[in-house]
Amino acid sequence: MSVIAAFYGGKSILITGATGFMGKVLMEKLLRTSPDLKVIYILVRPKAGQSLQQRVSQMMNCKLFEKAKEICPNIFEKIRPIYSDLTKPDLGISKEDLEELLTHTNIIFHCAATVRFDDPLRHALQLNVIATQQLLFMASQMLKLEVFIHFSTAYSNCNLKHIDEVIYPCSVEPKKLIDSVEWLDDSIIEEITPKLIENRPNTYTYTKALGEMVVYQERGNLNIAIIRPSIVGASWQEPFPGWVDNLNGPNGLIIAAGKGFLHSLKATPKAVADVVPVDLVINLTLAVGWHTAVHRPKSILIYHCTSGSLNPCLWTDLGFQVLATFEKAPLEKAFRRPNADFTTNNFSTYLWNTISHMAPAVMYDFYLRLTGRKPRMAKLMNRMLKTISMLDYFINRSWEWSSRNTEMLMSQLSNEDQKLFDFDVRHLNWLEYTENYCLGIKKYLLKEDMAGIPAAKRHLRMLRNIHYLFNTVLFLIIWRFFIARSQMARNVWYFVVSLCYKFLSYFRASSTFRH
Ligand SMILES: CCCCCCCCCCCCCCCCCCCCCC(=O)SCCNC(=O)CCNC(=O)[C@H](O)C(C)(C)COP(=O)(O)OP(=O)(O)OC[C@H]1O[C@@H](n2cnc3c(N)ncnc32)[C@H](O)[C@@H]1OP(=O)(O)O
Ligand SMILES: NC(=O)C1=CN([C@@H]2O[C@H](COP(=O)(O)OP(=O)(O)OC[C@H]3O[C@@H](n4cnc5c(N)ncnc54)[C@H](OP(=O)(O)O)[C@@H]3O)[C@@H](O)[C@H]2O)C=CC1
Repeated sequence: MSVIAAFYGGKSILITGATGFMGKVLMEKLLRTSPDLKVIYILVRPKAGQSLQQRVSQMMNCKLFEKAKEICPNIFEKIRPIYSDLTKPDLGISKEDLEELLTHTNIIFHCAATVRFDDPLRHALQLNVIATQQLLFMASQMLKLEVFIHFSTAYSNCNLKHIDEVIYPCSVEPKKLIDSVEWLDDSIIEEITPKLIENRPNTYTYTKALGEMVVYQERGNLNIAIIRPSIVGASWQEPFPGWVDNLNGPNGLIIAAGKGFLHSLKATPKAVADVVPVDLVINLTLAVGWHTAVHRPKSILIYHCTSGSLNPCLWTDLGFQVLATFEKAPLEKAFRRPNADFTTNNFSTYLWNTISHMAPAVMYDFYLRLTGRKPRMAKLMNRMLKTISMLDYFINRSWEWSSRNTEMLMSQLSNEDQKLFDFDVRHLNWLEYTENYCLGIKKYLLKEDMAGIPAAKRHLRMLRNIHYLFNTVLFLIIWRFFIARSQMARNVWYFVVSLCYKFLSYFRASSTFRH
């Protein structure tokens, strides 16, 4: 029997951010490995016109929960949605719901956050710092709370090259910043943001660092641990390979590559693509929850969940495996054949962005206008280039993260738990994982049927022929232009034509001779 799975049996668990990518996988793993848990409280907000119940039932009916429903038939009874909005006082939770949470909650997993890179500081502070503060205050009043697990990111201190499993203080006290932001207007906040974030690329990583400081400062007697995953990708093994449900991290660019939008990407080819599968992160998380509750370490332990030091995969390897997979299993309705390469300097990046991204988009939009359709390609390309500019910081750098605590924890697991809650990234086969990642994006994110692969391949062959035809016509037009204007070009042209003629006549003569 798994010690970790048994630990979660009978427990009342609160998950914030349960409707998110990682929150869903956490919920699924808990329901599948500890079906005898008492209840999972999930904080949910109405979104896109859907009520709480509609969102939860839509979420529970997605493919991710199929296995869990087989093991835990009364799965819906185990889930207790609670209305919440992290931007509201007391997280928007009603008094009755709050009373229930304060009375029963044993374990908190705090996943909720804004993960956008371009959020204004005020909004990112609200979600990643103030909401965390409020949850900590709530936790301090809980009668049966055993452990509080906080999700940060391995990039919270990305302004450092080597990052230890410790909390690094930020230059500004979170409380002072929160008070100031209350009365500063948006334009001033926007102006001071670059100075505040201390060489970090965005407000996301900065507010995650501030969130860690708040967790430390307001820990009180709480039993807390912090998880710092790097770039969380599709599932590796559980509940099945390749599950992913958002455009964050590499996902958007992998789609852009598969659809033929992305033809060049500035990257440090030997830079490490520090991706970790979502199920591996969740296995670590559940192991940390168990270990922290049972062993109650004297101080807050930080657990890095990264791959670069133990089983590195380079951006070039990842990129070319992505292309190889889409060669075998192409995405449907591709704009061009997937074909991309890395650039390593700003000039070639600018050149290739112009030649292979913007120029084809402008020409295609021109064709759309000619055929009476609304142009959209240039807009899509600009959005992709904006996303790339946001991710550029992470693709062109490498970091070293220590993993002492994570390795210590691994040694504390029984053999059975090391299998059931495997977070040893050394077991990961990158080629197989990347292939499943791309197939997962095709099946679960883009909802494309694998039966459509032959048609998608035919579409790519058609695109290839159009590409060859276009290049031939372009060459002839340019060549014709030169021949009309240059004696040298004419001489070369006549020489080539006469050479071809001689070759053909010799070829015809030799074939006649043979007869
Ligand atoms: C050479 C070979 C190459 C071959 C193949 C190469 C493949 C391999 C290479 C891979 C290298 C990658 C490196 C990863 C590094 C990640 C570092 C993570 C750091 C740590 C991770 C964390 O600790 S935490 C997760 C990180 N946090 C995000 O990763 C959110 C980012 N993101 C945003 O911060 C906002 O997205 C941002 C961008 C502002 C736009 O913001 P924006 O306002 O312009 O756009 P919106 O987001 O509003 O989206 C408006 C519409 O664009 C659609 N869309 C949104 N994102 C899209 C996207 N990426 N690709 C396409 N489409 C996207 C969306 O579906 C909407 O579509 P619609 O309008 O129809 O609804
Ligand atoms: N994905 C990654 O690569 C990494 C993620 N992390 C961390 O892991 C955690 C989860 O990330 P991930 O699952 O990818 O993020 P998602 O964006 O997928 O999920 C974010 C969650 O937070 C909730 N949320 C956001 N804003 C609000 C709000 N105003 N009120 C209520 N709920 C809100 C979302 O709810 P809703 O569905 O209603 O929007 C969603 O459930 C985050 O703390 C992130 O920093 C760390 C490292 C890497």
